[in-house]
Order: sequence, then structure tokens, then C-alpha cells
Amino acid sequence: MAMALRAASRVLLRAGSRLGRREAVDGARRFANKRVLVETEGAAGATRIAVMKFRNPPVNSLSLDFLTEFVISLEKLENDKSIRGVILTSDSLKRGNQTKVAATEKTEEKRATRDHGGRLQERPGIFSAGLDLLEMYGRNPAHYAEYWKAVQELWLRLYLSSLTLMSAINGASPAGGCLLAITCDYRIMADNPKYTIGLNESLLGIVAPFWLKDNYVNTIGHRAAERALQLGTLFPPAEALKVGVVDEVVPEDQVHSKTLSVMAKWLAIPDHSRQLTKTMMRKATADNLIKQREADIQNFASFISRDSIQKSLHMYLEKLKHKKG
Ligand SMILES: CCCCCCCC/C=C\C=C\CC(=O)SCCNC(=O)CCNC(=O)[C@H](O)C(C)(C)COP(=O)(O)OP(=O)(O)OC[C@H]1O[C@@H](n2cnc3c(N)ncnc32)[C@H](O)[C@@H]1OP(=O)(O)O
Repeated sequence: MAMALRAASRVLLRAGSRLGRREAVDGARRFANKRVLVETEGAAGATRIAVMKFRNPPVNSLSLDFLTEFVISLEKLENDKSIRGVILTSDSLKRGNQTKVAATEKTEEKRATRDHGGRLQERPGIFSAGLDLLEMYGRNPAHYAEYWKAVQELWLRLYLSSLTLMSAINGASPAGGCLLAITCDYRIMADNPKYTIGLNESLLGIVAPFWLKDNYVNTIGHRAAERALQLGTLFPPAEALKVGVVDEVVPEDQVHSKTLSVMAKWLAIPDHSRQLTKTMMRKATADNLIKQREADIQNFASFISRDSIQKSLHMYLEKLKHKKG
């Protein structure tokens, strides 16, 4: 009997590490893939809220692996009928004792910041650095196509999610980081002038895809989007609030509690009427991509493969590598 139990628990452990860990923590539940930690709050049987924490060191860039894990986690939450609201945030915390590994070391692991025990660490103050530039540089067209399909998938899942989605923006949020935020129903940003948010693609010599542009227009209006997209504006919190990229700016240590209290207000609205309203507002924008997904993938793959675009990305990566501070 004991042997059978041990064998069963080994099978469960193996399945657990394949599917993501699930454990009980102080009455709350959590599951984790390697790059996304999901914690749920609230009593069993009652409405619960999930917090999805990004932890893809060093800067929470949207790598293919991260996108895949994100979509799997979101799908799990969509299928859990007790969950009605999800908060997106970064697991990046201000930590002491960090050492930035030399920029000359090339691999992903070596690029990350590590603590003195050699463990990989998030760089602090980053919500998400956006799409992973290394997925778009120096690869082949088939890879670009696969990557773009995953980017589209994440956007569609978030934009059309029946859950109430909120972002607790606790760090820098350029380009794809801003994409994550503007798919949400509500955005709360930490009041730290070092953090900026916006679609800065034009500064990299690339162009935001039409569906992200549409999402931006729906969020801040046509004229503001037209200007911000051409200039690649990254807004500090006060300006982000003024233009409407975010809905609230609060002191950094209150971002989580404020998001929870706003979430409670949204969850007081009946789900069916809120969801139908959300669909009514968003369906046409999403359908616009759905009906031309394949063409959008091919456009991206050929655009990003151009020598001139690869050169721009190379220069941008070099600039990042050699920047001071
Ligand atoms: C004809 C029309 C067709 C249309 C087709 C559509 C085409 C659309 C194409 C693309 C759309 C892209 C959208 C994007 O999201 S592009 C990504 C934009 N992101 C950025 O510009 C952010 C760049 N990063 C930063 O500004 C900073 O790194 C910051 C996030 C503020 C953090 O700063 P800091 O804490 O000082 O950290 P470091 O700068 O030192 O960065 C640490 C290492 O991480 C690397 N890094 C940073 N960002 C990325 C990234 N997005 N992807 C991959 N790697 C990234 C950085 O190089 C450092 O590496 P190393 O340690 O080796 O120097």
C-alpha cells in the first residue's frame, strides 16, 4: 500500500511539473509555470480573483516561451468558474545584493541579473519590456511566423477575455508591455517618474501592427494615438493618466491594494451584462484581425526579415547594450 502511494505521488509530481505546480498557501491557491506565477485570492466556493505575476528575467520580455505559458495560464483561469477577475502585474521587486552580469556574456541566462547565490533575478521596476527583440532579430521567416502567431494569440485572448482584467503596472511598460496593459479593462500605474508606458515602435524603426494601433485608438482616441504612435511616445505616469493610457496613478506601495479595491467594484456588476457590453465594444476590433490573421503573419514575417529592419533592430539592441545607467 505504502509503495503504491509512493508510486502514485511520483506520477502526480511528474504530472505537476509538466502542467505547472499547484500548491496551497495560507488558504490561497497558486499555480506556476516557469515564467508566470498565478495566485488566487478568496475563499473556496466564493468569487475569487487571480493575480498573474510575470517572472521572465531579466525584463519580462514576451519571449515565445513566455507567451505560451501566459496563454496556458489564462486559459486555466478562464475555465475556472470561480474566478471572475484577473490582475496582471510583474513579479519584479526591488531586491538587494544584485550583480549585473557583464554585457559581453551572450546567452539568455548570462544576460540576466543574478543574486549572490547565482540565481536569476528580474531587474527591478519593469512591468514588461515588450516583445522579445531576440525573437525578431537574426532568425528565419518560419520562426518569425511562429512568433507572430503567438503574439496575436495572446492579444486576442486578452482583448476578448470574458474575465475582468486589470493591470497593476509596477514598472516600465514599453511597446508589448503597453499592449498587455491596454487589453485590460482598467489600468493602475505606480507613481514613479522612472516608469514609462506607451507604444515606442517607431523609435526602433518598426511599426505597430494595425490591431495594436486600433487597441490604442480605442483607449486614448484617434488624435492622441496618431501623435503618440508617430513619435513613439513613452509617457511617465502623470502624462499617461492625462492622455488616458492609464486610468489611475497611485503611490507605488498602494498599486496592489488599490487594484484589488477597484476590482471589487467591477465584480459587483453582473457578469452577463458586463461581458456582453465588453464584447459589444471590442468585437469589431478583434474581428478585424481574426479575418486576416494569416495575412498579418505573412506581412510581419516579410517586414521583419527586411535587411533595413534587421539593421534597425541590430542598432537598437546595440544601443540597449551600451547604454549607461
Ligand atoms: C508594413 C507594416 C507591417 C507591420 C508589421 C508589424 C511589425 C511590428 C513589429 C514589432 C512590434 C514590436 C513591439 C515591441 O514590443 S518591440 C520591443 C520594444 N521594447 C523596448 O523598446 C524596450 C527596450 N528595453 C528597455 O527600454 C530597457 O531594457 C528597460 C525595459 C527600460 C529596462 O531597463 P534596464 O533595467 O536598465 O535594463 P537593460 O536595458 O540593461 O536591459 C537588461 C537586458 O535586457 C535586454 N532587453 C531589454 N529589453 C529587451 C527586449 N524587449 N527584448 C529582449 N531583450 C531585452 C537588454 O538588451 C539587456 O541585455 P544585456 O544585459 O545583454 O545588455
